[in-house]
Amino acid sequence: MRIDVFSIFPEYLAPLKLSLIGKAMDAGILSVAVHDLREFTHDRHRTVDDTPYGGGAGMVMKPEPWAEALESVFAESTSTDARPVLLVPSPAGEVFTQAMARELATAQHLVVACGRYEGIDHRVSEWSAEHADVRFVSIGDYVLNGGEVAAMVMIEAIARLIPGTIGNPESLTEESHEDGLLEYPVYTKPASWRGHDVPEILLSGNHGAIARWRRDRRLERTRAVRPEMLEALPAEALDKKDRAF
Ligand SMILES: N#Cc1c(-c2ccc3ccn(Cc4cccnc4)c3c2)n[nH]c1N
Repeated sequence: MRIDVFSIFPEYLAPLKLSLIGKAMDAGILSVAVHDLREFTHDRHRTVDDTPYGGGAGMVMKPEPWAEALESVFAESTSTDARPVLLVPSPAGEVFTQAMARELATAQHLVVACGRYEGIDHRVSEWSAEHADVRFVSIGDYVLNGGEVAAMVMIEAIARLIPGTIGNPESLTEESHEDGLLEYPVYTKPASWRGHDVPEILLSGNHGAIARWRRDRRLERTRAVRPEMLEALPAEALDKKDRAF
């Protein structure tokens, strides 16, 4: 997978080179390029914003720098490849979910447009739709100052699902949101710590009982913290014992 990110603060995306994403890049599983939008301006002040038509507070990002920036990478998605996916972080976007991360992890080329100010001139997304599949995406119901943090969140959630990125693919199963339930609590050595003991069952070696205990904890946690997730599960996903929670 190739990911191109555009921002007026490219240094914001520097942490992507760390940890698993960095390893995936080194292994050639993933390429992530971060571009400075101001490289696509031509005036002395490298202007990327202007006042909003219709009035109102704040500034809006000009369309031309974005169009020149995006077409510089759209063109590299050769005609034989699938169309690139343009992700536009926005408070008005569809909420980003694990299901969306799984879907986007199958894309060949992701382009992320990190806006600032009051957003990007809407015509940029209209123009982009001729060249890419455009998705406005929000990472949650709160307001940020720009799209960079959202880009980091989405890239990490997507990249970790690309085969070969996570060392042990098994660690992707039974994660929160992966199968509709929250994950079970985890423990490690020492077995007794500051008066708090690891649940006996986890020391028993009885893998069937441990699996049941973990399932029960996932149901209990989901019921307590995110009951709506349980309601959304298909009937066949819960057996009779599960319904006791
Ligand atoms: N994803 C996501 C987001 C954003 C977000 C994303 C991109 C931009 C570009 C500018 N702003 C500031 C801004 C503030 C208010 C109105 N319009 C724009 C952004 C906020 N806020 N909250 C999220 N979950």
